[in-house]
Amino acid sequence: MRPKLVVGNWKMNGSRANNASLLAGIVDGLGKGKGKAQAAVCVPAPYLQQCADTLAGSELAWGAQDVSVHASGAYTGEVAASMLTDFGCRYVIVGHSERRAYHGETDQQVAQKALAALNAGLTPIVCVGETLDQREAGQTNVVVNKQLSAVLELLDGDAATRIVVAYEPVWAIGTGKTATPAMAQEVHAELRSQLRARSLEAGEKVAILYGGSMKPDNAAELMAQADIDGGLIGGAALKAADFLAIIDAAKAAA
Ligand SMILES: O=C(CO)COP(=O)(O)O
Repeated sequence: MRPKLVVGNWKMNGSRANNASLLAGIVDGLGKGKGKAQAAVCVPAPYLQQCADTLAGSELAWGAQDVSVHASGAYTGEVAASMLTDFGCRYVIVGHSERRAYHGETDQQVAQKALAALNAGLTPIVCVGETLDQREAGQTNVVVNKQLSAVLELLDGDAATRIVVAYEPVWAIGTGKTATPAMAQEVHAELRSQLRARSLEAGEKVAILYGGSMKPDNAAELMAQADIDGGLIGGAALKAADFLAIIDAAKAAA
């Protein structure tokens, strides 16, 4: 059985003062309640130092929301994977649909980012997902398979076993529309079989998270699905009580 993982994607939200109480609230609640689940927050880069200062030694891991494909050099505004490691990050989100849509990131760039992250010892959380038009055209599996295969093609050996995949249907992000558990499970199973085709170990080990309007009231039924190993949470990760309730649902489903 894969351990459940719940990751908060803060997106471009936060302030030092708000983060302090949010992080303290999450850490405080994590120790309570029964069961086990892994939890992390992916914060805007300027707040990584605050995470390193306040979360070191706690059960809450932290990470970033993007990474450069380059190792270092004249790339103004970019952040290298080694810099994220320097700040104690365990995770980095790559290929979030907001970056694909607003920054024109291609499948190939996303794959290079995943590789850069792995080379620095980080776990990339590779986001895939279809738009509403693509779903209505019956293209969901084709789209997510293409997005994931670009990453798998670039990774050698057992590197594919060290990624996390997040299925985030674009039409469900920030809209309050969630994929039904059955709809999500169908795509997760498809992604799982793609990973298994790469290697049995990748199929077995890689966590596939669901993201898109996951909330305390729908988390349990989503995470009860065989191939849903946790969540990538946007809006509900900004309130300690909601985030903790989702982590509790993960613990119960573990
Ligand atoms: O994009 C998401 C997480 O990466 C999901 O965001 P919401 O949970 O706000 O829909």
